[in-house]
Amino acid sequence: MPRSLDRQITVEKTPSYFVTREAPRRISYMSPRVKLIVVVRNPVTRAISDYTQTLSKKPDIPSFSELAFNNRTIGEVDTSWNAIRIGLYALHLQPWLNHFPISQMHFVSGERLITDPAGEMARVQDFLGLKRLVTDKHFYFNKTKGFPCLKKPGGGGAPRCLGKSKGRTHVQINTDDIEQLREFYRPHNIKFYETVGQDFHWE
Ligand SMILES: Nc1ncnc2c1ncn2[C@@H]1O[C@H](COP(=O)(O)OS(=O)(=O)O)[C@@H](OP(=O)(O)O)[C@H]1O
Repeated sequence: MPRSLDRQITVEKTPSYFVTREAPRRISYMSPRVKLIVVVRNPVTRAISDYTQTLSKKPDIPSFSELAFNNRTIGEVDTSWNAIRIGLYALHLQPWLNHFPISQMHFVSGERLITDPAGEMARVQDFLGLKRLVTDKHFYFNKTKGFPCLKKPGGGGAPRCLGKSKGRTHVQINTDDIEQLREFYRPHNIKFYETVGQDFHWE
């Protein structure tokens, strides 16, 4: 990590930290006071997005259903498949809580990041102890992309939008499979809401 000067903060992001076993211990060793931000979204949508991304690189993989279920008839979900396992947020959170108080962690809603980016960014800035400099003035909704884009400060220059690989059309999954996965994640989601003290409404 680069050093921060006084009045600066250094931010680093790696999606896999949250689900990497040794990450909490190693990060707390580096700095026990570090603030941690995790972006989470409905684990069912997350799994479908994950599968869609893999499929775009490896078109020959088995179907979503084949990978998601050990036994689809009885709704037995394959928790060893990463796309499913990553969405077990309560499980991944536990090792972090052995090293950091929950007050040092902040959870961003991936859904609200799209529908209310300024509100979500306000919470992030408050958590980091920053003045609310990024506000609704800095975002506009790009209908074609289906995402907000960031306007350059002062209004000059092209806005910054997410790249082409974001917002891929998700693979169509049958409604029974989605319902089975919703059922499967429900108790895990509830445990997660209770632990972080925030309801993400992923029902
Ligand atoms: N800033 C921001 N706001 C809202 N949503 C976002 C953002 N950045 C990434 N995404 C969505 O997260 C999904 C995975 O994106 P990535 O490809 O960046 O993830 S990863 O780097 O592979 O971990 C992928 O979701 P889907 O598009 O639904 O598949 C991205 O669109």
